[in-house]
Amino acid sequence: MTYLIKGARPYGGDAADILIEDGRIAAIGENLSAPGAEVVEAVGLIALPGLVDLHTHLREPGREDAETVETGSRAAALGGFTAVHAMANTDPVADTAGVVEQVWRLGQEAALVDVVPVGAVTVGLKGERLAELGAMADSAARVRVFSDDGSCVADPALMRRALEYVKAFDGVVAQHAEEPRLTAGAQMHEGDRSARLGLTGWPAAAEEAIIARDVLLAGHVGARLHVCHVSTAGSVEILRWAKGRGVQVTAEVTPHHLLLTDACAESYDPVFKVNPPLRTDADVQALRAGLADGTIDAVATDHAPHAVEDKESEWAQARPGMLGLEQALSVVVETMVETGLLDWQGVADRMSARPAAIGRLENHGRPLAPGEPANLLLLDPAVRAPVDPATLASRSRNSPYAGRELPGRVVATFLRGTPTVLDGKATR
Ligand SMILES: NC(=O)N[C@@H](CC(=O)O)C(=O)O
Ligand SMILES: [Zn+2]
Ligand SMILES: [Zn+2]
Repeated sequence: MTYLIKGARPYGGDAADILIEDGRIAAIGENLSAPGAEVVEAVGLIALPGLVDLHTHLREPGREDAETVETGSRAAALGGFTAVHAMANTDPVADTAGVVEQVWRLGQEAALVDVVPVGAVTVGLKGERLAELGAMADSAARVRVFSDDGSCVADPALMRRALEYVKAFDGVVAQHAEEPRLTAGAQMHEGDRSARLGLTGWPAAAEEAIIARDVLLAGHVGARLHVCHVSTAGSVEILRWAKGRGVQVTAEVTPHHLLLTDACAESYDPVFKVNPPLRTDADVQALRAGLADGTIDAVATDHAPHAVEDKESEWAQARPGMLGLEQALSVVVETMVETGLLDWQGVADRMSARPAAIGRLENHGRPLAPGEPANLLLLDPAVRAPVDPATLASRSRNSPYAGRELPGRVVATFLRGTPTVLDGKATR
């Protein structure tokens, strides 16, 4: 199929037409014509490279009642993503070549985004012995990102060995930075509010201590470290220091940590319960600044669907985690673009190019240019609408943005030249 996108603004710049042929961008320019091409009217829409998520929970295998590879892929496409990394904390855990290949195949069958499996670092996420990292890297899924996300690789000797091991195939260990001995029973950010609300706190130091330890280890062994869902101002400082020393460390921040604070916990609504917890306004400002100056490399959703019975209970009983894929770009527009902290090139860098580079995805995160794979999205920046969880494509409903007005709407997404979203609706 040939598509001619008329009048879009690549990276928010001057209007241009984009011709898509044979899965690639064939031309970008004024007044392009292509007889027989399907025309997509895009006047006023911003064209960006397809987004890449380093951190998605798809829940298959094991909790298909909360999300499947297909429903999560649809949510991702609707959010403008063309590739997502599927976290390993499934049941069974993605700690063997067999499981990662299964997830990878399910993603190919759904054909809405490229689903890139993350492999577990340790067997069963137990933090005791290394999983078959090499076999997962060599599998059809070609795993490059390894993470025990949900749990921290807390044992420093094991973490060191994992870092050494993944060097052999240019892999990266993505750490869920949480010193478990400092977070026993933790429910929210530790501070004045947790004391007042009577909820056990998760101190910032529990995150920062692991990041400090791990950047030292990564520097020592010369391996690549990625830090998941950075949430505190102190973490940004440590990352800045480590990068200044030449450590190969990258980091991500979630949309919710860019927008929401621990004030949300005042409602006792467990939709706001998440790991790491929502932090203070000062942390939010530091995260935005860190993302703007590149200390934080990427936005990653940590899309964490949960079934109603796991979420709609007392705060202490509820599972941590919130949906993210469908609103990620809107939250970044609100917190980073409308505040003047990032321009559209910056959004493309933090949500597409850099996450693709961290995951070593060769055909994603590429610029909008002739000859490149046609992975792109069209965004209407003028729309402002309240989020209605009932309309989400995710199988779960735990959106922290319910009822909140957010800017921007993804109108179309193309994966290798095939539309996965048109007129704001999934094509399959
Ligand atoms: N973020 C969360 O609160 N939960 C995630 C796990 C994780 O990202 O740590 C989940 O799998 O539900
Ligand atoms: Zn995590
Ligand atoms: Zn996660």
